[in-house]
Amino acid sequence: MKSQQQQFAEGVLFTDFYQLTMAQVYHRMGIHESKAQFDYFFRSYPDYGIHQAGYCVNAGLETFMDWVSEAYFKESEIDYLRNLKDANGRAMFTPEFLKYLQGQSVATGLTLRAVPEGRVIHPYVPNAIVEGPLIFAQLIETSLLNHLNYQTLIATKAARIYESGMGQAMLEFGLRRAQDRSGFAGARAAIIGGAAGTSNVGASAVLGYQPSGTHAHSMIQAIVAMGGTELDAFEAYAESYPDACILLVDTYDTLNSGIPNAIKVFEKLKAQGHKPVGIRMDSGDLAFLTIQAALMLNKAGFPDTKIVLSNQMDELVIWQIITQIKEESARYGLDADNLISRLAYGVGTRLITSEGDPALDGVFKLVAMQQDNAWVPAIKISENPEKTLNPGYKKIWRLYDQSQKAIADVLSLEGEDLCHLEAIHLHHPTDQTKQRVLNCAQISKVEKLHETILEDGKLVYEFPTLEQIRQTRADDIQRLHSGVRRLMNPHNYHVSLTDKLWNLKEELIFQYTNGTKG
Ligand SMILES: Nc1ncnc2c1ncn2[C@@H]1O[C@H](COP(=O)(O)OP(=O)(O)OP(=O)(O)O)[C@@H](O)[C@H]1O
Ligand SMILES: O=P(O)(O)OC[C@H]1O[C@H](OP(=O)(O)OP(=O)(O)O)[C@H](O)[C@@H]1O
Ligand SMILES: O=C(O)c1cccnc1
Repeated sequence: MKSQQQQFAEGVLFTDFYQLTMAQVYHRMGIHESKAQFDYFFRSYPDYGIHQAGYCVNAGLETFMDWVSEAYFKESEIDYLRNLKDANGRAMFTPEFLKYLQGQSVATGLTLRAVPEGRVIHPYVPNAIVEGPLIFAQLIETSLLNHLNYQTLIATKAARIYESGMGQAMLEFGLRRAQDRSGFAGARAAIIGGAAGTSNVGASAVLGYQPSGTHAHSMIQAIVAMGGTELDAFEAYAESYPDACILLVDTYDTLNSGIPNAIKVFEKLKAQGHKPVGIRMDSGDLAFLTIQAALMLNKAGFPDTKIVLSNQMDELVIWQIITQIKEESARYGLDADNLISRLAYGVGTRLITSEGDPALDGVFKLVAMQQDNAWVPAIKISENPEKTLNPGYKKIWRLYDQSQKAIADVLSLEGEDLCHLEAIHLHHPTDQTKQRVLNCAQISKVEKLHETILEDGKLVYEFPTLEQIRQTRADDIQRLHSGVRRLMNPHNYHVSLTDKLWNLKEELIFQYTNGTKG
């Protein structure tokens, strides 16, 4: 059972106050059940300074839907709202409005179409489209943005870090440095993005993963302080976990004490018929130390043990370490590829906090209202053309070239079917001078990106398992051109509007800027 505080913090009140005050205005005007349509999209890839992402990995949908399924206005929440007063002591919310809300789910009447988790996504492409009663579409905004922005941000960072490790295991170690309770969502998103597991035990339990980990310096320090030695500490750990033994070798002196002691313990384990898993190094020049560790482990007859690296890792540090290993291995008679395949990475702070860019700029914008059973496109115009909305009821497509790589995401009007066109005329979303025509011969596949998740308030989607989501992510990244996929200065992936959508947008901009509307 949730405590009252937990219920308030995580239930239907997990929102911004203005959603509720606007909801009351809609109710008062009698337009609260008018049908509205909102797009969720982000405007720019996370920018980590000199290395901006070239794609994002979508995540957070199932967690958001978990919230939706429990978010309804219970007695206690209605009581809380009833007691809110303005500066003059006047109730903020009327009894009529609260009576309307009482017992209602935020999903009432809503239809949600969204890009599945794990899929690669790009700026300006509506990742989710919410359609239904204005009041409820508005009320879910904050929670949707909170869940999808954060998890997409972390899944994206995780994908980059995993990619930089060239397929070797990357473990999420960030709970201690996560922003308070974001640790669970961060661990989930990291796994979607490529982490093989997490040290976060609660998240592992919920997600059905084996928790991952080694041990801390404190275990050795404690045993040494009580009169033992580093070797005693290693032996005690190995006796407890003979088949899951990874020893942290950098507490005192990695090369002269940690690794020699680990080897002694590994020899004992081997003699007992066990297979030691490896060592972890958490300080120093990790490329140099990896080579030295491999030389020592190989010589002692442990050429397969893993070498786990940690300490403020991110995609650039991993890339740099691998580059150095590639350059230096031959000099020591080591095969660089073999050595790289022995590595694993424990990544904490810079993954769970998305170091370099702390938030995805995802937004939730009204794009259409229904009048007399027809959708009327809505637009918001900005002096900055990139902030002018793509109006109306839309469909979202991805085009693939003859090498099966994704070449463009396309926003069309709802009635358009891109599968059966001879040629597709594409417009840059804001720059009139940038247009191109793709003909059938250039396109191997046209794919719709949205699945229907909610229909008239009912869940109609079967959520994939995390393993399936991870496979989706791997397949989608594989289908990116390497220029889009690279860590630094990636190619700009094309997001385009069809002719019809472009014309509608132009027409609306004309009407609103010439005063015939608005
Ligand atoms: N060969 C390498 N190339 C690039 N970066 C590296 C290499 N080896 C380690 N690093 C990274 O450099 C940073 C080193 O930071 P720092 O000097 O604080 O670590 P340290 O030497 O281990 O210190 P401490 O003992 O305080 O942990 C870390 O982010 C680490 O991951
Ligand atoms: O560097 P991060 O990417 O955040 O990875 C997690 C870090 O957390 C631990 O250090 P900490 O000093 O917290 O504990 P320890 O005493 O176990 O080293 C661990 O040893 C890593 O260095
Ligand atoms: O298990 C580990 O090695 C671990 C877990 C959390 C943080 N740092 C390391």
